[in-house]
Amino acid sequence: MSERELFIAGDADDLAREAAVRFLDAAQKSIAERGRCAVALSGGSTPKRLYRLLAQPPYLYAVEWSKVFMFFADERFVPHDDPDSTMLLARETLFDHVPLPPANLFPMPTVGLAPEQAAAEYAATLAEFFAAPLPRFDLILLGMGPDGHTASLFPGFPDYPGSVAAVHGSPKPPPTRLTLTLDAINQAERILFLVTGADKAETLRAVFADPAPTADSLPAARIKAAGTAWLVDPEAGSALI
Ligand SMILES: O=C(O)[C@H](O)[C@@H](O)[C@H](O)[C@H](O)COP(=O)(O)O
Repeated sequence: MSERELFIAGDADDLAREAAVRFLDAAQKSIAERGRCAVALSGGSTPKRLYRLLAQPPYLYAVEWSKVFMFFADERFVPHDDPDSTMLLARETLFDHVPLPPANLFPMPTVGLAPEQAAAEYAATLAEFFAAPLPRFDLILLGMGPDGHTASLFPGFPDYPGSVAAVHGSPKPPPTRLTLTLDAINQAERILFLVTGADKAETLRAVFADPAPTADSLPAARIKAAGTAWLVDPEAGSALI
């Protein structure tokens, strides 16, 4: 397990600024190397500040949005106009405010098909885009719940095969979700965890105290892509200082 990189921000705004700088760096490097930057976004409350910041100068003008391709690390299995939808959250805070070509946006399908079919369809979309069975995202943005979940990979749930899974009975509502699998996430070039809130301090301590994660480890502890950085606010990082 490579050392986990930890950045303890001054506050939530400082965290969002650091994440935006790293987003820009990842985009510029992957566009220079591969001509494109494939990003997978997470939902929840923490990343909203980052998404809003990316839609403002200087990031708005510094990112080559025509070469950015937006995917999702997970999605709630609700219509894209449902208040719980991560696609709605990302559209309102980011996509509607940046010149991202519509063809560069790959929402997870959530209506008109069963969750398992939707997972298979998104897996096929990823396989076509990456020309490989598992996606190699240039950047994945992840959060972490107080229980140590990340994306929609929850403690006590099975390890899923393939690249995308349907999750039923999520302890975090809504109950049905789609998620990238652990194997898919761990292929990423870079992963940025954005974690805020005192209710995650003990879990974060447990993650950083787990140098050799096993199948019994917390899902967030099992994210081991080489370029993984944890950006946390002082409250979430209070047990690590
Ligand atoms: O769909 C979701 O809810 C997210 O993908 C989820 O994994 C989130 O990242 C964590 O629950 C942290 O959420 P907060 O950042 O809101 O604490």
